[in-house]
Amino acid sequence: MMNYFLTKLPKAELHLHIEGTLEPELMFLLAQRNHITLKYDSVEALREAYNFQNLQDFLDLYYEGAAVLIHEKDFYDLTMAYLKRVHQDGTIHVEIFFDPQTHTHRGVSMETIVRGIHRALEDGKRWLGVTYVLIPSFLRHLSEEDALKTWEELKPFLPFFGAIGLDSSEKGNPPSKFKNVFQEVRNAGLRVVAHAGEEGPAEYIWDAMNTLKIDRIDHGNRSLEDLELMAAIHKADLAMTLCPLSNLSLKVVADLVDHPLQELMDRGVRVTINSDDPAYFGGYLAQNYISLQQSLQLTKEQMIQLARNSFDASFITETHRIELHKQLDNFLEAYDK
Ligand code: HPA
Ligand SMILES: [Zn+2]
Repeated sequence: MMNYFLTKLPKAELHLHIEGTLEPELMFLLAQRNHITLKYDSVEALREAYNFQNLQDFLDLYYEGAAVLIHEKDFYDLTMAYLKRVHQDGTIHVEIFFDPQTHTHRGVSMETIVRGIHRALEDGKRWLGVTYVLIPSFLRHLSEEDALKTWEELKPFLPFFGAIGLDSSEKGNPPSKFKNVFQEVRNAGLRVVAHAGEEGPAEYIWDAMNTLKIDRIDHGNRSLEDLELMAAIHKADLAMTLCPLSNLSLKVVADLVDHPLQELMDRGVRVTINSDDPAYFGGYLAQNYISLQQSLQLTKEQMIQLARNSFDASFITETHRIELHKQLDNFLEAYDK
């Protein structure tokens, strides 16, 4: 009963890497279409490799898999498959990342990537009613110089983007490494988000707030280690995009019953539930709601609050936000009848 409710509950996804939605079946199909030989000889063998000890283990496979994406249609098909999938699960708004450098470094043009993803998002909005914000992210294991070059390549497409993010290998790559490029991003009027406190220390969250002036924290799990930081997050009213099944898969938490969402919520942080890289971590957005609700024994009211948080933490206009809340109100009214 609760699971059906959580599946149909209108919600927004705010932390999703589109390359992380590449299901093994589509990876094989694209490999064949583009005459690429994969290291694995079957979908099953590939899935069996999805057994990660940490973030880097995952990233190695994730970048390898993304190499099947070559043409505009590949990016379109990837994005459309994701939208169709989450549309079935009550997802009415998505804010999705893509990693330009993962593709431009293989010779794929920025135009190919952006046009493919953007066209699918526009079609998804028209056909499925799922609205969107698109967020290119810099890879933090690469240099700031490379991010600055990528920023130049992104410039012709700025009207397509609602924010710029920072992801990839966190440890040893603090946000301040990207101080100058994010200064330019903010000067251009774009919002800023950064992965921080997933594997990296609480100091990286301070750094993302003070140096990059982020508008939202991606992950943020380790903020609980620093009570002054917690107070600062609260004061700045910064939302967090938590990813329960990702945290479990990458051993950021040993068990979902240990997940920090409940404590963060109790401390008044605007937390949201997200799927991160669902093709690799074993569950799309609704499954993250379901698994976390079961593990933490969250109430129906708390789950509704988490869906509302996802609208309140999104980068949309007030009119749009009111519209999303109204869809939730209508659902609740019909559901209770
Ligand atoms: O969870 C993540 N962390 C950092 N980089 C990533 N790129 C895709 N997913 C992630
Ligand atoms: Zn992520």
